[in-house]
Amino acid sequence: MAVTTVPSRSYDDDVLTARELYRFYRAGEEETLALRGVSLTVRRGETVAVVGPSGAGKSTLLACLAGLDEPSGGEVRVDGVRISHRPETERARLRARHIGVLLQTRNLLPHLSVRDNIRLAQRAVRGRPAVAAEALLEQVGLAQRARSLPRQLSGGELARAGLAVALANSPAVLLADEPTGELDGGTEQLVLRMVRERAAEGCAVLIVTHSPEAVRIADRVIALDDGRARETREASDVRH
Ligand SMILES: Nc1ncnc2c1ncn2[C@@H]1O[C@H](COP(=O)(O)OP(=O)(O)OP(=O)(O)O)[C@@H](O)[C@H]1O
Repeated sequence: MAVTTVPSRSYDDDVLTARELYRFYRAGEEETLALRGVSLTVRRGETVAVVGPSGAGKSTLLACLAGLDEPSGGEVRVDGVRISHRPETERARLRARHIGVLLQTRNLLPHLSVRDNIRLAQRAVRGRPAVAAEALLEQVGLAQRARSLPRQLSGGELARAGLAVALANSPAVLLADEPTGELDGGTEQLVLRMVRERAAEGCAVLIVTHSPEAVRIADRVIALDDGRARETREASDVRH
């Protein structure tokens, strides 16, 4: 008897998973439920854009996914390993090993050159051959600026240097908050092209963005509104 097998997606492909995330803030009398049960998955090689109006909970979500913040409820897993509900030092260790983070505030230490910022990020992960800092800087078009301090760089150069640091440890997951926010068209294209290249190499990418260009390159779009997530593809759903 012939047996037909239906190829099924392996759960190993689910590199980043969030299950029922809640984040409750209390500031004095003020209470905010910034995330209200957000579940999502980003698979190997996939680029997901998260969109939504101001205050929707996008940065809170990204911080919880990156282990920079702790959700009040729910769970985050990266490469099968739970990153939420752990001491901060353990979250930092897991983040350095598995996740590249590109934040609006940029991820560079001001007193270190661009090259030393990359090397510092690489020192946090042992036992993995590191890509040469010079090669990373070449990829983002900053080979000539290796010795520059962050304050000596333009906004576009800073964004590219931040990306080189985020990619320093060849992460399984790349999380970016408005990576193309204030960039000119050329730099935006370069950043998005690099993001696509990483996804093509198997990286799971999640971008919080208002940029139509970034939404266009995404495989899936998740609309966040008042702390709730919903999958969408409709341009009209993508409120800014
Ligand atoms: N540390 C905090 N303490 C108290 N409330 C907070 C804190 N951080 C965020 N919030 C609140 O949580 C909600 C979600 O904020 P968040 O920054 O995640 O939104 P956002 O979608 O990223 O907005 P924007 O697009 O304006 O950056 C907002 O109501 C915000 O005021």
